[in-house]
Amino acid sequence: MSLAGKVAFVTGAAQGLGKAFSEALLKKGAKVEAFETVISCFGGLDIMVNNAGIANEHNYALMVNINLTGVITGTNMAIDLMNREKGGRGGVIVNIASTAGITPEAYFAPIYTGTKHGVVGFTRCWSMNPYIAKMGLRFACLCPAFTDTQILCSTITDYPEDAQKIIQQVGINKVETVTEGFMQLVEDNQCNGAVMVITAQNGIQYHRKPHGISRM
Ligand SMILES: NC(=O)C1=CN([C@@H]2O[C@H](COP(=O)(O)OP(=O)(O)OC[C@H]3O[C@@H](n4cnc5c(N)ncnc54)[C@H](O)[C@@H]3O)[C@@H](O)[C@H]2O)C=CC1
Ligand SMILES: CC/C=C\C[C@H](O)[C@H](O)/C=C/C=C/C=C\C=C\C(=O)C/C=C\CCC(=O)O
Repeated sequence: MSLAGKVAFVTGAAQGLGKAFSEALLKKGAKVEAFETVISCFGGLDIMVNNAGIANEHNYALMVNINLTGVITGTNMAIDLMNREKGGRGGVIVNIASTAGITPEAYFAPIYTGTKHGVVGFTRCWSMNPYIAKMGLRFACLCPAFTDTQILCSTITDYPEDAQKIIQQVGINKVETVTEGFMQLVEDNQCNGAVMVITAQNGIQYHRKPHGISRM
């Protein structure tokens, strides 16, 4: 996908990964906008990034609301705006999960892990829907491991021994590497259903789809 003139919306873009994703999209000529203005100012939406997330095992209702319900709500709103059959222009929806959405290594954070598994399953399920081709939509999921942003600092503060033990084994991603992977998902029109895993040890990789009936 050429990004020149495309309209993007990134949730949680004030800092961290969301900010880096927005800057990378802007650099390639996309317009990154607030939801209220995407239709009135730009006539539509091409790229939706459900990025906002928190790590707070103590307030699990809030975390489920932001990490999972927020992604579902953002996806539903984006589908309505982007659906070609309803006057939209089609496009891509990228949901930000985590390696915690694939494997349960962050054992001290079962609820966070549950929300991110939900994001991976939700995104994969949409990507398997045979009707999305007519809607002009594709779906992808980004699963970084520990990355150098505020959410990681607060995790280390909350779980100093447990988090440090795992981080010492697996390392910390750079925001730039995660942004590079994110841009691949946005720009590669062939990658519907991609679940990209990014780790400090192995860099950018794709997670295989679990076995099932193959439709796509
Ligand atoms: N940094 C890391 O180690 C990893 C982060 N992630 C995920 O990446 C996403 C971005 O996180 P980071 O940039 O790393 O952390 P961050 O803490 O720097 O940024 C989180 C962003 O989400 C926003 N946010 C939180 N609650 C919100 C709400 N109710 N409404 C709107 N925005 C809200 C914050 O304002 C902030 O801009 C999250 O979904 C996180 O779970 C995934 C894997 C690794
Ligand atoms: C944990 C909850 C709090 C905050 C957010 C986190 O920073 C982030 O979302 C959580 C990431 C959790 C990562 C857990 C494990 C990471 C594992 C690896 O990086 C493993 C890398 C390579 C494995 C080598 C191999 O077996 O092939």
